[in-house]
Amino acid sequence: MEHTGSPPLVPDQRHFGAYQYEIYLGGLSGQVPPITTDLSALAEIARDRMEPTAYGYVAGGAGTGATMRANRAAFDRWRIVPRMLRDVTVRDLSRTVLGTRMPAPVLLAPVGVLSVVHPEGELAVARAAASLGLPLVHSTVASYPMEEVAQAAGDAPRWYQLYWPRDREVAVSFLERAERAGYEALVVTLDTFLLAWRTRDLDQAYLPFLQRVGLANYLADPAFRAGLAKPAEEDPAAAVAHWAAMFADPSKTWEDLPFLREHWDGPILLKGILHPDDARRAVDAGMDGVIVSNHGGRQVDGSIAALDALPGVAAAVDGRAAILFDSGIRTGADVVKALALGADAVLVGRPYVYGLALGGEEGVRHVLRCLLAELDLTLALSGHTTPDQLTPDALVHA
Ligand SMILES: Cc1cc2nc3c(=O)[nH]c(=O)nc-3n(C[C@H](O)[C@H](O)[C@H](O)COP(=O)(O)O)c2cc1C
Ligand SMILES: CCCCCCC(=O)C(=O)O
Repeated sequence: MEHTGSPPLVPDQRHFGAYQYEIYLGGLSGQVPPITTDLSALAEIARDRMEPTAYGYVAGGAGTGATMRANRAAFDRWRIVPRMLRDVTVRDLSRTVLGTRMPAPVLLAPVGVLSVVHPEGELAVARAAASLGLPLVHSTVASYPMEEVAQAAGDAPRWYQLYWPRDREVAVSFLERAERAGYEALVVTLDTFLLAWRTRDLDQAYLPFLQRVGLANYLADPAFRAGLAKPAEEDPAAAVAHWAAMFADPSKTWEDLPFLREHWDGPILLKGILHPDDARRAVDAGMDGVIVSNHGGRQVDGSIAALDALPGVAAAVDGRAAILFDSGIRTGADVVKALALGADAVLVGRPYVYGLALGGEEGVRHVLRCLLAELDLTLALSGHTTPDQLTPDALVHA
């Protein structure tokens, strides 16, 4: 049908769902989205366009991949029960989590070594997230130093993820640098003190860190450099060996947590919590939040699906700390389910990495806008206007 006069559908720019109309209206001038709007299909498209080693690293999980599959299966078992006639004209997805205001309860998960996917790596991701006001969580093993990523993020909120190094001086230095660079909250990842048995990477004999990708934050660090016998430029292999020796410390226990509080003034969240007792312990130890996560199925093959762990953790925490969730979020409907089961916000991981691989900064922005649009539309179509209205009653277990 030929289009004349004003557009048939007028987008409501107040809502993230307006992206839907932007895409349809683009069609009038022959434009289609650069990347699919079905975020669950991204991995398959990316597989054909990415370097096999980089794709294997991103897409892969631990062992047989059972945990990755379980993460998705858990989402499929919960169904949303839409409610009708509730006036959902005006919607507000914004939320404040541990002092950070976000336009929707969505953060970008910490993902390391992004330059294996795209040369602009975390810088492109930071620009895309900032353009939407979404907070990012900067990984310790990012391919760009935290100061450069902070600059790319500008005024947008940012959190810092720590891989807690064995070397105390380096840990303190990381935390001081993060605070100076304006990172507002600290995420301490507990589930990756050893690299799991990752068969895709093993089969390709590929580990980016051995090529010094992901070491930018260490090589830029005065405390790390002080521990090297020779400058990294002169002896790169020794620098990698030094990094591998101090990257993490499997002997850490709950008794070590006060160190974090001593050196970090802002909120602290523990990432990788799956057991209600661990959640309770985190709260008792004065932590401000937990992130229910199985690291996207990359660490323990056969682990509980992260979504299946969420209700138990929510009950244990009982409103005493913030609960964030990741591992398996692919669509706006997934976000609705996680919020209904007790998450204050979710982190999106692999989907934005595929967006980066397929379209750089613009690709990341497109993926995030699709997720937010679908979240907005799913929320409205199921009869809600704010994330606060989502409770377990919004779902049934199929
Ligand atoms: C390629 C890749 C690298 C990752 N790097 C980190 C990291 O540096 N620090 C961290 O805490 N989590 C890291 N994660 C885990 C994510 O933060 C998040 O828990 C996971 O991606 C969620 O699973 P999903 O992407 O399947 O939704 C990484 C995940 C991927 C896929
Ligand atoms: C010894 C390297 C640990 C992996 C760090 C990156 C990550 O979290 C992931 O690949 O997953």
